[in-house]
Formats: sequence, C-alpha cells, structure tokens
Amino acid sequence: MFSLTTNNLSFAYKDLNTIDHVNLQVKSGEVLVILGPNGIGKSTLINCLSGVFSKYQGSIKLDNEELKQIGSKELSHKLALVSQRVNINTNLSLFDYLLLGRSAFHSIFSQPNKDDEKLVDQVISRIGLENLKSTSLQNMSGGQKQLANIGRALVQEPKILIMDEPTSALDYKNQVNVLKLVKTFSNQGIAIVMSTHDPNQATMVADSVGLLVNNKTYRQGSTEEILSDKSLSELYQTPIISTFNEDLQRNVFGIEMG
Ligand SMILES: Nc1ncnc2c1ncn2[C@@H]1O[C@H](COP(=O)(O)OP(=O)(O)OP(=O)(O)O)[C@@H](O)[C@H]1O
Repeated sequence: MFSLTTNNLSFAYKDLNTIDHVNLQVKSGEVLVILGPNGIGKSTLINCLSGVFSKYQGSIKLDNEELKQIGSKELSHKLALVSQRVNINTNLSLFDYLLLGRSAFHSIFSQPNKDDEKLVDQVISRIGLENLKSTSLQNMSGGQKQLANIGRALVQEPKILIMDEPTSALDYKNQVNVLKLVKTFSNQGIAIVMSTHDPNQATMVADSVGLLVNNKTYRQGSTEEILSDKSLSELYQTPIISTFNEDLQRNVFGIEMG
C-alpha cells in the first residue's frame, strides 16, 4: 500500500499563502479529483505535491518519507506528473519523446532496451496515437500534445500519477479515453490525483473529491459528501444544477445561464 499525505501544507509565491493548511490524502488504487475556480491554487497544489515546488510549509509524505528529501531519480520511479503545459515544442518524435521518459531507469552509460521500446509502443497504443508514432511533437495539435504528455508520465510506471487538468485540450472521445485510463490504472493499484474544471469527471472517476474554496480552505471527502448543487454553486459563484440521468445512472451537473 502506497500513500501521499499532506499535513498543513501551505505555499506562498510572495508573502500571502496561495494554498493554506491543506490536509489531503490519497492512497494506492484511489482517484482524488481536485476542483476549484480559476486562480484558486490547483496548479500550485499540484506543483507542490509533485515536487516541482519545494519551498512549501508543512509536510508532504510519500509513505513515510518527506517529499523534499527524496532524490529526483528515486522520485521519478515513484511519481509522475502531467503538467498543464500543453505546448511542448521539441522536434523529437512521439516515440523518442516517450522513450526519454525511461531515462531515469538507466545510468548515463546504458541505452534504453527492447523492453523500454515495447512499453513505449504499448503506451502509444493506449493513448491512441499509433499513427503519430514517428511524428515530431512540434507538428502535433494541442490535444495530441496533451495525450503525449500523459503517455510520457505513463512510461514511468509510477505508483502515483498527478495530473493538472489532463483533459483540458481534449475532445469528448479523448476525454473518455483518458478517464478510462485513469480508472484502469487506479484499478491496478496506482494512486491518482487530478485537477479538472468539470465536476462531472469527478462523478465518473473519483473515489474522493477535494475542493479548494475561496476562503482558502480545503475540504476532502467522498463524491457524495462533497458534490452537491449548493457546494458547487458556492465554489464557482454561479448556479449549478444537477439532474439524475437514467441512461448514465449518475447525476449530471449543468450550468444555468440565468
Ligand atoms: N509564478 C507565480 N508567481 C506569483 N503568483 C503566481 C504564480 N503562479 C500563479 N500565481 C498566482 O497564484 C494563484 C493560484 O494560481 P494557480 O495557477 O495555482 O491557480 P489554478 O487554480 O490552477 O488556476 P486555473 O484554473 O486558472 O488554471 C493565482 O492567483 C495566480 O495569479
């Protein structure tokens, strides 16, 4: 069993805390979905959780180890990040870009081997980009680059996968594909943290939901405990109404135009 836990996690860019005393937990096989309005601190939180920002207050524990004490190579064996940055401009082919994601598993003197290449091929097929295997990243669309970024994280075979709005540039079919991947990997025992602007994604994949609220509080609980018309309308400061969809067998959240 593997877990990521924060205790009173706070982070400030200058003096004022952007995230304040966040107590969050996710463990093997669980999906935690983070929701919150624009500018509330989702990316900041994700950058702290994934080790990009180390000047945080409080603690972030991967199992019993403090995140900032873990060396970068060891960390990349445990944790993979899909950042919000969709605009990767490299002339590497998709295949080579993903193969580079295996570099933490080799010394500087050893080359990626056949197993690495096989894994990269499998991941390319899982993200549905077989026909772009030899295409350079700079010639791909925003959505294709976002899928490539997800693939790059998957080839690390992490114990925890942290994703910042992984479906923001994707059409419905690819959103479903990514959400199915999230479910598949969590069923395989991977812990997943993802942020999104779509509460419906939380009802589809989340085991727990974390809300970053305006007054800088963080609330985490089960989907049923946390997601309601009232909590979401307050969160986004706009009326949100859910209806139970018989075909989908779940609540669907919609925005009201007023
Ligand atoms: N490098 C930075 N320096 C100073 N302030 C920053 C920096 N990056 C972000 N901020 C501020 O921190 C706050 C949180 O930003 P963050 O990107 O974490 O929000 P977010 O919830 O991910 O937003 P969005 O949904 O719009 O992507 C915002 O007010 C933003 O202006």
